[in-house]
Order: sequence, then structure tokens, then C-alpha cells
Amino acid sequence: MSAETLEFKAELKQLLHLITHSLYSDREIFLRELVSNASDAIAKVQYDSVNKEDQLEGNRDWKIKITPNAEAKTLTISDNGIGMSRDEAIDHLGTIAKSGTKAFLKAIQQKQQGDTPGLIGQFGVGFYSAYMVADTVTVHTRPTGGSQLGVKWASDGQGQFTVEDAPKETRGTDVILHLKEDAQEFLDPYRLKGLIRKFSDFVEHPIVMDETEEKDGTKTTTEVTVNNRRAVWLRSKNEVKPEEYEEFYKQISHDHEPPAKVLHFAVEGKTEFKALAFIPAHRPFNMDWEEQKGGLRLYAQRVLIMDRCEDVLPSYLRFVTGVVDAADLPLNVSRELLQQNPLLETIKKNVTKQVLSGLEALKNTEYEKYVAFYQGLGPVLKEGLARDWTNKDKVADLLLFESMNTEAGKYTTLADYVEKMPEGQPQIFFLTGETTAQLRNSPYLESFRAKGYDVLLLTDPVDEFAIPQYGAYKGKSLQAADRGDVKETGGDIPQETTDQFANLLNAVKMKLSDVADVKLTTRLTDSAACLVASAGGMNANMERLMRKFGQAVEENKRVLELNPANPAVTALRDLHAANPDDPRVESFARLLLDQAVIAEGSKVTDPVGFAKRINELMTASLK
Ligand SMILES: Nc1ncnc2c1ncn2[C@@H]1O[C@H](COP(=O)(O)OP(=O)(O)OP(=O)(O)O)[C@@H](O)[C@H]1O
Repeated sequence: MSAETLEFKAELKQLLHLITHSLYSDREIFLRELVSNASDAIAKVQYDSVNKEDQLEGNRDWKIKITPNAEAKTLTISDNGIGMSRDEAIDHLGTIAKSGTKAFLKAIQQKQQGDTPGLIGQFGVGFYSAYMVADTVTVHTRPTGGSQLGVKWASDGQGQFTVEDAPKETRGTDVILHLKEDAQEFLDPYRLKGLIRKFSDFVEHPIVMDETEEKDGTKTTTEVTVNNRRAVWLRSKNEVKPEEYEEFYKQISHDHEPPAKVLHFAVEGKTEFKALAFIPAHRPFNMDWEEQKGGLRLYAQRVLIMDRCEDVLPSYLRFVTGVVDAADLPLNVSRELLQQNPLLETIKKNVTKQVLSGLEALKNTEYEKYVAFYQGLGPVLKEGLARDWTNKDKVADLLLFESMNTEAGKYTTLADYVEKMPEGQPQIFFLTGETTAQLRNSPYLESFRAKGYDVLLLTDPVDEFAIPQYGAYKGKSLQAADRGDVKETGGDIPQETTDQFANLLNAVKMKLSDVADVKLTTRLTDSAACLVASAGGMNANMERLMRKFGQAVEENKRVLELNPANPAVTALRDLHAANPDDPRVESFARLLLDQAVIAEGSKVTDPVGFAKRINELMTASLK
């Protein structure tokens, strides 16, 4: 097939524009990204050729070669990995933009320039980072199957790229960077070796460079391996320096900050494996727009089997990155069969236990760090309450909550809450809503406050689902403060009061068709009215969430509860007693309902009518 010129996908064009025009600091990470691609390509061909040795064409001297050429001002990164066909080169390097590219571009534009290389790494636009240092990039590649399959892809990153057939002797990929004028430092072998050791020391395949020695007028060139190739996870814990863990973490997670906690452990006995897992210090940047793939890298004696194996880590710990290397995993099974291997279940149990204890240790010894982790990832961790039956209590112990009694921005734990419960408090109470500031002013808290009971204030969407499923902590059930009867807080209403208000309640119920019932309440001490969901019903927050996630919400009327001790409520009772047909009875009843709607954080259904009723009141009181 002849040469063709193609356009980059629109988002990629924008991305490339950004990379070529605004990224200068930390640009050395391009080398890490390209070496990592080369290493992945080798791992892929190794994996694909298990039992199909002939596919390798005898080319199995695995290595990644870095070649600077001072005259041509090029830097070449070569591998004998899986290579790409013409179509693959077109797709992978030019026309398929990853799912979150648009969102990424938006985020990157909002960030300060200095932060962007970190973002690029996290997002994994690996290959394109080449344009931080190169004017033009040529990729000469071929898959297994013969030299005639070779393809040359080239682009200056300005909007178009070309592809043409170009025979290539060996399988694999050469990425040739035509270095920018101000990036000539990357031709210096010492600089390159330093970078390789810094970023890629533990890459499992040798990273080699040519070294030329001149002796007695004759030059001899030898290939030297620059990286140590010592898989960090296979070394003993006291041998590995913190910076080595950190670099390894950055490489596999694309994070630019050090991890909050490193967990390095070996399990011996019937099943043997080594694991190295990292808890991030903050919420991974791409978590909000990409379906986050969880799991750890799975190796069988240093051979990469799967990049993120979801079977060795529960999904509520998907923020953990790392490696598991198991001695007894068969290499030559399909991925589907591998997933049924009971060893994975054992690994998962162990890793989960270690991560949960790691988090507990972080919480107990480095609280500030834990809070920073928790603020971003607490909502993910909370899924474990509902999803991990075995460990749910351990997860519960890791949770932090603002409560009515904490200062804003400070937290309590369930253990702490239970310990401080006054005698006679039967349950743990919580209230869900959008912000803690709003919840702190909620009328639902009044009777709890009066009784001296604390209430947890929950604002993560996951709370609505996870907390009720979790059920009880240390035998104390968790009860929503705005659902069902909470007699515990206020006691019963005297019969005399009930009788006094019976007629009014009936009348209001007749006039307000949008509520399920009208009752007197002991829930309020100051406010006049509030809306309450039935014990199993949906509260306002849940309804809002369901709508937000595009779920159909059935009509779900709530109960209007009136406070018989509130002067506005008693005044309305008297007005109704004097003349049940007075039109103000309905108007004021509606105002009470509107207040209750606003207090639960919802919108009044008829804002114009609401304003009219308020204005009438103002006019009447000022007359
Ligand atoms: N040396 C290489 N050999 C074979 N294929 C490659 C090579 N470099 C890149 N590719 C292909 O191009 C694709 C895009 O590479 P890029 O570095 O942009 O992202 P990635 O490697 O998929 O993601 P990440 O950087 O997050 O690991 C790769 O997925 C791979 O299919």
C-alpha cells in the first residue's frame, strides 16, 4: 500500500498543540513513557507467544535499546516487542483518543503550567509526551510475520501524520525522536543513563546503550545494560530505599506525588507470592471521568501476565496500585481460565487484609495524611461497607464523619461516636444531604440536640446506599434522623395535645394533596414543620440522587410533621377553630409545607405562589 496522509483525531490535535506549545518543565519524563511502552510491547509478545515459540522468529533476546545520534540529532528507542501493523499504527498513534481526552484537556487548561507533566503522566498520554522534546517523531515498526509488514509512521505533531510501507528486518518498534533545538541535552549518554536509572531501573527487560571505547586508535563498541533490572517487589524490604519505592510507584501509577503508604510483603507456605502495593496520597486525577480499572499487576515469576488483574483486589480498593508475583501460576492458560484459579482468591484475601491494616495504621499514626487520603477516596472505600461482608467492620472503623458535635471540617469515627453515646441512646443517628453546612442547620437535628444525642452528617452519594446496607456497628443500628418514627428522642405526644390538633390535621390533610399524611411531631423543638419519609421510604436526598443518576423516581409522598409547641402552628389551629372556611387556613398550611420543603434541601414546587403568600403576610402584618 502506498503512502497516505491522515488527520489526527480532533482531541489529539488539541492535546498535541498543548504539549508542543506549553509544556517545558519536567519534560524528561518522555523517556520513562517511551521505555514503559517498549517494555509493555515486549511483555505482550512474550505473553502471546507462550506455546507458540515459532512466532518469535528466533528473536527473543529481549531488550530496549536507547541510541542517541549526535550528528543526526536524533534519539531512538527500540524494542523487539509486539510491534504494530499498519492499521494498528494508525489507530493507536493517531486516531483513537482515549475516553477521557476531552475532560483531560479541560482540566489541564485550568491547571497551572507547572503541573501539567504530572497530569500527562497520570492520564497516560505516554507516547505523545515525545513531542515535549521532539519536532518530529518517526515510528518504524512491524509485527511478527516478515520484513514486508514494516510500516513507517511520521508526524510533526501539528495535525497530520503519514504512514507508508517500509520493510523492517526485525520485529518490534523504533521510535525516532528528532530532537528540538533546546532538547539537545538528551543526546548526552551520561544524561540518558542518569534518567534510565532514575525512572526505569527496575524495568524487567534490559535497557541497553552502545558504549564505544578507543584503544590504540581502534574503536570498539559494546552494548551495556544500564538498568539494574532488580524487580523491587522481589527484593527484601530492608534492601529497598524509600526513593526506589517512590520511583516504582510513579512509574506504575502515573502519579506525580509519593504514595501515602507502601505495603511490601511476602506470603509463604502452601501458596507463595510476593506483593508490593501502594495507597495513594490523594484521589487519582482521572478517577472522575474514566471508569477506573482496579487491581494489581499480576506476574508469574517476573513474567507479566496481566496489567491490572481485578481478581486480586476488591473493587472498593481500586485506588490501590501495585504488583503481585506468584510462584505457582501457570503461564500457559487463557486469561479466562486464569481468573478461575483459586490462588487468586487467596491472594485477594491477603492483599485486602494488608491494605485495610495499612489504612488503619495510617489513620492511627499519620492522621493528617490519612485525612488527605480520606477526603478524596473515602467515598470509594465506603463501598466496602455494602460489598465486603467479611471485612465490613474493618472498613467501618476506617471511616471519618463530620457530625453535629464536631467542628466543621473535623471528624469523628464510629468507635468514637459509640463511646460518647449518652446512656439510653439506642441507635446511631445520621442525616444525609448535600453539604454539611446545610445539614448543620437542619430542623431534623433539633430533638437530637435537645436530648444530647450526636448525629452523623453524611454528604457522599454512596452513603445513601452503603450505610443502610451496612446496618449496625457494634450492635448499634444506624438510623436515619429523617425517616420513620424516632420516638426515642422526644417521647409520646400527650392525648390532650393530639385532641386539640385533630381537626386542624384533618383539614390540612384535605387541603394539601401533595403529602401522604399530616401528623404532630416530637422531632422538632423550634421549627414549625418538617417532612419525613416513611421507615423504608426515600428521603429528599435519595430522590435527588436518583434523579441525578438518571433513575426514574416514583411519586413518593412524605409525611408533613407539625410541631404543636410552635406558635405559628398553634395560631393556625386557633384560626381553623374560629372559622374552618377561612381561606388563610390553606394559604398558611401551604407556607408550613413550603418551609419544610426548603428545610429538607428541596425546591418549592410553586415559587411564585410561595412569594405571593409571603408578600400577603408582609402586607397584612405591616398594615
Ligand atoms: N513501542 C511500542 N510497541 C508497540 N506498540 C506501541 C508502542 N508504543 C506505543 N504503542 C501502542 O500505542 C498505544 C498508545 O500508547 P500511549 O503511550 O499513548 O498509551 P498507553 O501506553 O496505551 O497508555 P499508558 O501511557 O497509560 O500506559 C499503546 O497502547 C500501544 O498499543
